[in-house]
Amino acid sequence: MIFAAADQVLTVSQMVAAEERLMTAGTDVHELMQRAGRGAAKYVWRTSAGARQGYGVTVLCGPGNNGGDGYVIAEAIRERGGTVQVVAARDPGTDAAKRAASLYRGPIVGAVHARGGILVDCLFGSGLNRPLSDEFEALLSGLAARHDRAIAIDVPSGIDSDTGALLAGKLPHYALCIALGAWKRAHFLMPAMACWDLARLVDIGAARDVASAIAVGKPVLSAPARDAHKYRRGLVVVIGGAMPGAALLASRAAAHCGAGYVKLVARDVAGAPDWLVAHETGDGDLAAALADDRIAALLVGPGLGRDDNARARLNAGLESGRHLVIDADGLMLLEAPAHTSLSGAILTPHYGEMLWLERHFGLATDAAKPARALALAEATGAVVVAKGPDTVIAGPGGQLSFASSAPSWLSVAGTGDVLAGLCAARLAVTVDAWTAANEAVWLHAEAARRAGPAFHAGDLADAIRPALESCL
Ligand SMILES: NC(=O)C1=CN([C@@H]2O[C@H](COP(=O)(O)OP(=O)(O)OC[C@H]3O[C@@H](n4cnc5c(N)ncnc54)[C@H](O)[C@@H]3O)[C@@H](O)[C@H]2O)[C@@H](O)CC1
Ligand SMILES: Nc1ncnc2c1ncn2[C@@H]1O[C@H](COP(=O)(O)OP(=O)(O)O)[C@@H](O)[C@H]1O
Ligand SMILES: [K+]
Repeated sequence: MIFAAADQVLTVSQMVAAEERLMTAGTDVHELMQRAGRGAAKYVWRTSAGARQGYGVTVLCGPGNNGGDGYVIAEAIRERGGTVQVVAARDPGTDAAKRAASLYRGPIVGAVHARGGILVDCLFGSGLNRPLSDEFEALLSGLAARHDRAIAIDVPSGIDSDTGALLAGKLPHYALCIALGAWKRAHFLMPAMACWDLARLVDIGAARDVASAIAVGKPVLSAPARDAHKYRRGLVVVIGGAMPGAALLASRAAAHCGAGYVKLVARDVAGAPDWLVAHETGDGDLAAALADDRIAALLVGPGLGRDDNARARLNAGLESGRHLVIDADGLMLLEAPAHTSLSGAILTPHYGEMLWLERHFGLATDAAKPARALALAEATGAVVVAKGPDTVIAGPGGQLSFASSAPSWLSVAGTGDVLAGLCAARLAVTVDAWTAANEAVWLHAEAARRAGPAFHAGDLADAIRPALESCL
């Protein structure tokens, strides 16, 4: 997959390496800080209409290079004629921060006197490596309370940039978080990503790191080929089970997402809509139904149940040798060592299913979400879509991608079934689990954006079509 530097999601050590490469190529740290700070200042300036009427910007500067960025931002706002002041939590400690501070020609005030429109938080950035002291936490929250809005530079001060974990008891809420140089993992992970409303990226010229994770990007899709027919476009078979509604919903999503043919094989197909080809199958004749060579992808799990019949239907799917999407109840029936070679499959666990799978595959549950998703992908051989407000996609070869924040209206029953149907349709079309999972996650979030507030899962399935249209 080809991706641009702006799509990369870096760990702190990858960011440091990227900065070192820029410096080796001749850009010194002072220049990088100027690019970062001045880029961020543009966003601060736009956000701070009040600063131009004397209701100013306060920049809280810490001792490291994040604090250095703060002096650059403050000076850029001052040069534009804005009202700005700096609160120095500590004296600048790095050479670059000292130089940036020496170039700032505006006022430095004590924290108790600082109040105004915008607080720019440059206390700590990606260098924060231990919990914030009570003193710093009180300083930050006191200042935030005396300003209308807060903006975080790079990351809020009190966030672990690699894991998104909080390193403070309580953090202010930020209107904006401005990532510098590249996205960090915390920009896509809970609880960090709940700390701000909007996130923006400032480019400082960091090149693409091929080993890095990526942000899930908008897919580029095309209409079916001139000579397309329904089988060539992809036949998706959805294996139904005890609860027909979930499998129907997944089928509807698959039908709206580019598959040429969606077939539901279930024990009770009465009530299937007329656009759906439904076949009544007991456990005995399921294997025969799955022997059709034209099947491009199979979905098993939504509404499957967890009894012996469900297990038999899952096993028929597994034994068919087809490209598989396993969701919901299907995941709850997986176990090691029987299911450790699911190469080419997509697993779509939510938080509870993830925990269950980890227990059954003997995996640790105390790491950050990306590491957990990677471990499950490695243990099963499948692509893992670890769902939630911070969806992470991991591949068995170590591939990792992070979904941008999706509408929280998705937290309603049945949206997981819709995602499973999307995965199956994209798998049938692309025949590549990694590509399919990424496309499906993007389309799911876009459908949610288009569905507006308070949708139900059926509305979401219907919003897939306009979401897909936007990618043509
Ligand atoms: N290195 C570069 O080339 C660039 C770095 N940039 C900025 O630099 C930031 C990273 O700078 P630094 O690595 O200096 O890190 P920070 O500015 O985040 O601060 C780290 C400093 O604080 C100390 N520290 C860590 N946790 C602490 C705690 N809980 N209490 C008290 N002190 C603590 C560390 O020992 C270190 O001295 C980025 O977030 C970004 O804002 C940008 O200017 C772009 C260029
Ligand atoms: N707060 C949230 N913000 C964004 N997306 C969410 C949120 N809560 C859930 N989702 C998404 O909604 C879907 C819910 O799936 P799942 O939990 O399997 O639901 P169900 O089993 O009811 O279909 C997942 O794709 C998940 O990522
Ligand atoms: K910060």
